[in-house]
Amino acid sequence: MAFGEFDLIDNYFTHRWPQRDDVVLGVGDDGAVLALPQGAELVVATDTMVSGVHFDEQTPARAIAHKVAAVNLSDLAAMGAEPAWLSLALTLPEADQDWLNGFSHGLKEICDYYGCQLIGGDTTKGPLTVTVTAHGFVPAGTALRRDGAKPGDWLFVSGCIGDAGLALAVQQQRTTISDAHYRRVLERLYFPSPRVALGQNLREIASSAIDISDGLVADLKHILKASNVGARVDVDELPLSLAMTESVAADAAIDYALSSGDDYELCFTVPESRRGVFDTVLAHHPAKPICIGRITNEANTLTLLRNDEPWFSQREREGYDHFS
Ligand SMILES: Nc1ncnc2c1ncn2[C@@H]1O[C@H](COP(=O)(O)OP(=O)(O)O)[C@@H](O)[C@H]1O
Ligand SMILES: Cc1ncc(C[n+]2csc(CCOP(=O)(O)OP(=O)(O)O)c2C)c(N)n1
Ligand SMILES: [Mg+2]
Repeated sequence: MAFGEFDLIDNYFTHRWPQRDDVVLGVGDDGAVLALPQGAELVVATDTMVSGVHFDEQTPARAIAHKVAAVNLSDLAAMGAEPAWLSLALTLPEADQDWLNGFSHGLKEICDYYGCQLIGGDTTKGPLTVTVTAHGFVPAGTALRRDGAKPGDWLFVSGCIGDAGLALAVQQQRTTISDAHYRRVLERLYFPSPRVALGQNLREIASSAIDISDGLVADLKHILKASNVGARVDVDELPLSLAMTESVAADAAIDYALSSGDDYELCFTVPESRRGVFDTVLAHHPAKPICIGRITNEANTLTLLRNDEPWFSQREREGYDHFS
């Protein structure tokens, strides 16, 4: 029996999502109709994943779904927003029902976890490409931004970085590590955890925030440029997993942490005046952000230090850039 575009939407993307009261009209009409809470501002983020660029052919459909939702929820987290709705643009080479089962299950799992509803999208035939737009709320005026860092602010990352890059290096046969460590880092490449709760807790505490998708150096530089400040980072303080430290030499581990990307931890700044509140909030929080340095007044200047001496990365590339 022929299985067409509208069967596909009905079977996989219409009924199985959490139903939110603020969705007046969801999947099925020309547009979704949504009710914003009073006093809230809407935060919207879009990210695309392309086969061969963001994931390879071995990547399970469930992981692709998880990751495309997670990277968008990570952008909402970096804005301090509470996630509410997702839309999905799906371009598929064929309507493979096994793939669609895996994909829609992966999407449902993450939507259930974060209480998000799929509210619409688009389905087309072509090279495998998945795009999600995430919508969330913040109380008006409280969104975290890239442009608020000030000299003297403390610089934090929310958790271990570099693991996803190490997994990719193993997958691409650039290095080898033990099976047990590979399983752990592959989980971080395939199923990143967006720091959604932490992001909301940082509203009215952090002076700036960004999520780390392209690599710490590349993404921190966006904060420095937007805020017209510099930063000093002590590379010995970078949080590294056991899988990382037991698998590669110390300098290589630092390079993964600085520039490999795909981590989806938050990088943020906290003014001295908010440090006490921050420590109190963190005492009750499962995430344990690590202080890696401080913001300076040297505009657009990132200084990497090891034992108080300048430290230069062995890698030429600073972070992921699609066109260089
Ligand atoms: N094609 C585009 N049209 C309009 N805005 C874009 C486009 N591509 C990226 N942007 C915007 O440029 C900014 C930086 O994008 P990006 O580096 O992808 O951010 P992120 O790492 O948070 O996904 C964002 O505000 C994004 O919305
Ligand atoms: C097959 C494969 N090649 C390379 C990578 C590494 N990679 C691809 S895109 C990317 C950076 C994040 O993607 P981007 O589209 O720049 O996300 P954004 O910054 O917009 O959130 C990284 C580290 C990967 N995950 N899989
Ligand atoms: Mg983007």
